[in-house]
Amino acid sequence: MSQDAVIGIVGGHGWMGRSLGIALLEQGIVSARQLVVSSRSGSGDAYRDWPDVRCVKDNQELVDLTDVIVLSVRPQDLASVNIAAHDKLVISLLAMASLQEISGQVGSRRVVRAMPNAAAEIRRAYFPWHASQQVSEADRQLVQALLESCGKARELPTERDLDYMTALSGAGPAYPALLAQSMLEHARQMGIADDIALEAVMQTLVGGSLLLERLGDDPGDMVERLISYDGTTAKGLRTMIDGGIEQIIHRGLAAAHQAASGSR
Ligand SMILES: NC(=O)C1=CN([C@@H]2O[C@H](COP(=O)(O)OP(=O)(O)OC[C@H]3O[C@@H](n4cnc5c(N)ncnc54)[C@H](O)[C@@H]3O)[C@@H](O)[C@H]2O)C=CC1
Ligand SMILES: O=C(O)[C@@H]1CCC=N1
Repeated sequence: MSQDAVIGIVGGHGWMGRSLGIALLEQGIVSARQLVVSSRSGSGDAYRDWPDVRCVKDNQELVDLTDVIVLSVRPQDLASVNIAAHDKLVISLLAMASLQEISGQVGSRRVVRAMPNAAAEIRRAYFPWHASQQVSEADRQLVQALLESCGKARELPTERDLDYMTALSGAGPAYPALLAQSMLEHARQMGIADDIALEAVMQTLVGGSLLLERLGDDPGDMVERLISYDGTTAKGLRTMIDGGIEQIIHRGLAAAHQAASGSR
């Protein structure tokens, strides 16, 4: 779907900002003339294939040139953004910063909080979002279309849900990365050559995830199916379960959730 709005991305050369900007361009959701990006750190070369993308250093200039402003700076840099958005639609990708804080910082009541994850870079993100009451139905359709460029987008009914998703899906790609790191370390300790260990771990985690997706609704089915052999997998899984892996995962998610929610 192409659309008419001019989109500005504050922090558009960073990881999430450029993932969104490039996804929008590659899918023709915006033309190069409809994209403005700002960065403190200069222009970089992320948009070299689209010379008509406008790169600015002044965030207020970006606001004045655009209809929709995406904030994609780190939370600790929010105060430095320093813009008056005059009730333009603002989409914040920031973890931890509430609708109220964003609204106060940018001078708009039309605010959406959206939570990408690292897989936005390959357009496989889960991208939930939640909007303030002042966001219209037309705005909501536009937000959904913009975020879908990076994967699966989903409107959530409450801000509380979005805080939770920050921990679950926002941080989520880090969890299989931790599992991969741990499996790799064990394989190396067992004397498997580095390149073969890496190949085995990658193929297994990616292949296993794709299978899980194919099998559908209940990951527990795959666990049960493999445990039912009562062989090597059952031995490994039971040892992990008895050792408290579920509690450890829940504690990690709870800690990330608490960090995402702040004092809310
Ligand atoms: N990286 C991730 O996996 C995820 C990140 N997020 C959120 O996305 C936001 C952006 O994260 P990343 O892209 O990973 O960070 P990043 O550090 O890669 O990008 C941030 C960019 O903002 C620029 N910037 C900082 N202050 C600025 C200012 N005042 N004006 C203009 N540009 C400014 C920086 O120069 C940098 O290019 C964060 O708030 C984070 O909480 C959310 C979910 C996942
Ligand atoms: O770690 C963070 O705070 C951000 C939000 C989720 C992923 N990155």
